[in-house]
Amino acid sequence: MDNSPGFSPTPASLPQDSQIVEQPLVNDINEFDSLIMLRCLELARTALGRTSPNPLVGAVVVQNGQILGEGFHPCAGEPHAEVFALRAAGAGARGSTVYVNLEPCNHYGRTPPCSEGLINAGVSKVVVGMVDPNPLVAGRGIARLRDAGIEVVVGVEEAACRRLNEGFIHRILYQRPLGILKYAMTLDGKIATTTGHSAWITNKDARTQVHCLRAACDAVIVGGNTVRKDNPYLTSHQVEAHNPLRVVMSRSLNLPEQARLWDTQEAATLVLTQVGSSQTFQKMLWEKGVEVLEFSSLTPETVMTHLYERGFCSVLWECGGVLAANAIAQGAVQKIMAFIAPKIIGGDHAPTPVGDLGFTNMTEALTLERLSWRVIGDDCLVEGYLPRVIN
Ligand SMILES: Nc1nc(O)c(N)c(N[C@@H]2O[C@H](COP(=O)(O)O)[C@@H](O)[C@H]2O)n1
Ligand SMILES: [Zn+2]
Repeated sequence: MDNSPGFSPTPASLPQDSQIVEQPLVNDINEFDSLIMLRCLELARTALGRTSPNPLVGAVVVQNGQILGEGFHPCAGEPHAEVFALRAAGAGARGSTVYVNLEPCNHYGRTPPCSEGLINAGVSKVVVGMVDPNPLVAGRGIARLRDAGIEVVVGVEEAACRRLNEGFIHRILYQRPLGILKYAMTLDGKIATTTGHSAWITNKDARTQVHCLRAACDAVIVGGNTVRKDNPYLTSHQVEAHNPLRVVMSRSLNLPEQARLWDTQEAATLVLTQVGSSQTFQKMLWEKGVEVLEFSSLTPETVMTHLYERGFCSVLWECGGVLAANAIAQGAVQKIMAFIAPKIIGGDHAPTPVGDLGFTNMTEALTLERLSWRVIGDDCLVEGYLPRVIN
């Protein structure tokens, strides 16, 4: 069962490049629009994890039910999806309908406005998934197209479009990356035994899902305790091309000299520490290719500010309970992804996913919103968003 809003159905019946869409595939024009918009999202996902601070965008040019051109935005600084799709369609773009999951831009950023490109190409209609929340765009792209006499339809598969770019939207609205707290726990709420042993709580398929999640995020954060206890890789294990920046928060730098995270061949590592921590250890890390930054105040909030300034849209917290509680309390977490295994391990002192939040009364509980769940083999993934009251 999959009722998760985070996963759009794979459109198995989607038209391939330059393939005529047979009429029986669609009941009406809206269903056709949905089908092509889902194709835009699929194209957009090609660049998963690589577009920040820009969004994931795909575009499709259609003429008489035939796909003439497709494109996606590969990374910031490169042309936008619409440009690639128009290029692929060539002269056939005149009189066509262009589908795009995000409103075409209308400003000179790193690239020129797509609204002008669409007008110059002579397209007749543009179907847009969602309005761009970027204040530089925010409806101006749609208005520019309409002023030029182009028909514009807005909001096709809007929920799926918003889900795909939830990190970009959060970044634009709150000037911070979206914080996602992910943990794996047993049915009795433990993330390790009393000795700290945790390999493995969930099954292989659930762990593969975590690797996919890492590939979609810009950074993954752990604390020093996780490095000492688990010696993690924190990579996407090649499920996708992208690896997140691996971030370690450690005030003391009481960390092992040998750790998988210090091997930066496959993925980069950033260690964030407090001013005054061991210069010798910092030097050793730099020599291994690990970037080290000193903060006068190392907190989840200052770290998220730094990662925003680096251009990040989404950050995955894969830390232990103490750091997770601090991150929640400081508004550095908006989304929870809890993998739950049907296992009981007990233990009065076995660690739990979220440490002390200072709550004494059930009325203080943080009740997740927009809740969804799905079963992965024997395990279950529960996803939801923290109430905005603390964010
Ligand atoms: N509609 C659309 N398609 C794309 O492919 C895009 N990358 C965007 N991005 C919007 O434009 C801003 C970035 O502009 P530059 O790449 O710097 O020129 C980005 O913030 C989005 O608002 N839109
Ligand atoms: Zn653009």
